[in-house]
Amino acid sequence: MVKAVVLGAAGGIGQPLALLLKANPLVTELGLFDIVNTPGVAADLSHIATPAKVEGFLPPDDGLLKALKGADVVVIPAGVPRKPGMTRDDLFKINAGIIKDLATGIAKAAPKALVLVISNPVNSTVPIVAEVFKKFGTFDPKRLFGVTTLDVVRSSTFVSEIIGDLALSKDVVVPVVGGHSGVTIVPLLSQSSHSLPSSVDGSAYDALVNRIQFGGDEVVKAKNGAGSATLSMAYAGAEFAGKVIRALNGEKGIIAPTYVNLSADAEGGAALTKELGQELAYFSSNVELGPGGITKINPLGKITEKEAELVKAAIPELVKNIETGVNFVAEAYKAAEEPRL
Ligand SMILES: NC(=O)C1=CN([C@@H]2O[C@H](COP(=O)(O)OP(=O)(O)OC[C@H]3O[C@@H](n4cnc5c(N)ncnc54)[C@H](O)[C@@H]3O)[C@@H](O)[C@H]2O)C=CC1
Ligand SMILES: O=C([O-])CC(=O)C(=O)O
Repeated sequence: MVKAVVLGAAGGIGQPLALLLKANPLVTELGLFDIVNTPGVAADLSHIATPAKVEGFLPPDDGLLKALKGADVVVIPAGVPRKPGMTRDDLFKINAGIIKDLATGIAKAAPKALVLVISNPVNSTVPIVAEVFKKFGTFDPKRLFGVTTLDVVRSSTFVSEIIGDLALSKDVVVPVVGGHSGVTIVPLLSQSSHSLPSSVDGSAYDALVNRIQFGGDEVVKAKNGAGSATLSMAYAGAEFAGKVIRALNGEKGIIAPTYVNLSADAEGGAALTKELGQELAYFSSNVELGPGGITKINPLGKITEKEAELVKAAIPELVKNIETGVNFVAEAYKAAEEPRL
């Protein structure tokens, strides 16, 4: 029995993500929350012949808390997407407040849920959720994930395109570490399950790394003002949520890159910090999943000199992004009364 909840369920990502979760046979209950349209989305999905019972909620009458009640897994794609010319950080002003409010709801109604954050800028929204949970005394770093799976999915696709066989893409695994924006996205191509042709060196290697780092911009540009990646993100979000749910159900040995608080695994976090050569509260690395969330944070392992340079370039940006998220919550609570359960 697994209850999954989508916050932002009527949006460009939210709707196809809700569809894919409804299609997941392990999901027995699906709660949908948004500020608009969730009754319609829920009614529509509820006719699909799969186990999940679907219910849609809107803000009035504590809709958020009702949607979250009993949640095992909460996925958050709520918030505004980019338009051409914007960076993910430009979304912070609007999305930070949305995420803070939703995290407050989770702290109150589903403090034990596994929380998967999609809303951008992920490098900062994940720390916001953590800081809100800390204020409520409900923070468990093992249960909080920034969803970076789209970078992994893109890497599998682009690498198999270069190999010349898209049918391979479902088997190609490339760890992507760091964070989820521009230079913080670091594909470890040397650890790809399928080797790249030897022609992919020098500028061809740089072009591939650049395409993975800025794949989001490719979609934003093509959509020409109508938003950013939604369908590929829903696919990626459902893939990651599916792994989390399988682990919740007791399946062992599931590993995926995700942006996490390094205190989730003291030993693994310390080893990773050593590899990075500096303290960072959050970083995306391969993580092993269990019924209670994160069981182990894996090290980067053997990387090339070029990859070490990419990791080095990611760190100052991550430090800044994390600080922005942490400071936002501190400021928000400064004037306000302390939160109460
Ligand atoms: N992590 C990743 O790899 C990716 C993240 N994203 C991010 O996901 C977010 C959503 O993108 P889209 O679905 O394309 O946007 P969208 O605008 O189509 O949908 C967002 C939904 O959030 C809802 N919403 C707004 N405020 C809310 C609140 N307080 N509570 C609940 N729902 C609320 C809106 O009503 C809307 O239905 C954006 O921030 C985007 O940048 C997008 C692609 C990839
Ligand atoms: O680029 C964006 O704004 C959306 C996103 O995170 C992605 O597609 O990776």
